[in-house]
Amino acid sequence: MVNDPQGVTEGKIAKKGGPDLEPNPRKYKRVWPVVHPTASSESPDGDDKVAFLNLANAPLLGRGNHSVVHRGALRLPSGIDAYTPDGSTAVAAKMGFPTRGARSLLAHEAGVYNQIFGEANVVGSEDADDGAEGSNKDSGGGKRHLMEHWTGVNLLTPDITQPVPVGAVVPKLFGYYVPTDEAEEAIKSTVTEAGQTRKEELDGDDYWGYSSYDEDELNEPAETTLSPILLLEDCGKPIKPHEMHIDDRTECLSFLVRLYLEDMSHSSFYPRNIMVQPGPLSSAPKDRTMQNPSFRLIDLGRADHWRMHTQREVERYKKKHGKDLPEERLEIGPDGYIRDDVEYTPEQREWKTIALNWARAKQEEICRGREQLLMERWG
Ligand SMILES: Nc1ncnc2c1ncn2[C@@H]1O[C@H](COP(=O)(O)OP(=O)(O)OP(=O)(O)O)[C@@H](O)[C@H]1O
Repeated sequence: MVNDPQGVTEGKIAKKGGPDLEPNPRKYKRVWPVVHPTASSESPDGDDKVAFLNLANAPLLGRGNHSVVHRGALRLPSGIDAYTPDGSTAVAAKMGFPTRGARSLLAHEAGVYNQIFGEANVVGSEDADDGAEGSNKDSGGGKRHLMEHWTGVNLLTPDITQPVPVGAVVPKLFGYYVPTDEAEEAIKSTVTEAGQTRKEELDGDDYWGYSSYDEDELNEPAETTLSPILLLEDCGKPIKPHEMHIDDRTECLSFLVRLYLEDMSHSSFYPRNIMVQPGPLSSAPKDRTMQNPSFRLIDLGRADHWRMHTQREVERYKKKHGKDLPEERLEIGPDGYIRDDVEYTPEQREWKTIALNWARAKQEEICRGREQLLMERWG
């Protein structure tokens, strides 16, 4: 349930309001993450499933080219209290402008966060990490380290030559919610997609098979007034690279490399999309300082994945040659590294080019990232 007296969920910046705003309840339903029925013994639709998001007088955290982000107060269903005076926790609520493109970008972004998060019920389950043959290693948190804080350092050579902290890269996902009128449709299609994804995944194929955004829709009016809501961890303010120590800038660059290791690219790596707040987050808020900053990379609306890249390339090939590109992948990975002293078929060469283009795009993004972070080129 969302309290939205100022119409923020329409994708607008809230007008100034007083302390006595009339409550305006709006009902939303969670689409992602999908919680498997066996994850909880509670009734599927009971009150124990209702969370409250208060957006009355919600401070504006920022505004992009496609969305507004407000800080809201989230109170979870009974039994799950935050250790705050009123039991609520501060979250970043991202809503798309009223254009189809903005809403598609938001949905795409939510899908990416969801893929990183994996399946909700696998957390802590006994067989989550057993590594058994056929176990669903991607869906139960294979990429979730990107949202988790780990202690220690990471060596990410050759792109980064010194060790970097191995904290979270992106904000935690608290959920992607749609207004209830559309909820049934959205949930139906998501369940189908999730079902397909799971099947394809088990077949070893197309894990990233959800639909992407469409550039042509960017300025068309949205189909619905209310925007879906993407609820994320509140990550602070954008960084200012010229005020930062080189170690901190290196840590921010490491986010790109961490994504690449999961076959993802960000495609929008700018200081305005890298947030900082006082840390460490393991301490109580009053004990956090900027001596221990906590960084996060936000805005995954244009994030890409190797599988999505190959799908697009296969479609492009079909358009150009009027036939399918056979699956002759030569055991190449996204780094495009295959032997050059072997005679390859034209189709195999095509696959090599696809992989090399992906690898080149990643390297170019790292170069641009260094420029954005005012770091010298080396290596
Ligand atoms: N999780 C968050 N925590 C704190 N602030 C955030 C968060 N997410 C977004 N913001 C703020 O909102 C601004 C806009 O968010 P974001 O960049 O995700 O929007 P966008 O419309 O997708 O961007 P773009 O213009 O790149 O398309 C950010 O620059 C940042 O200031």
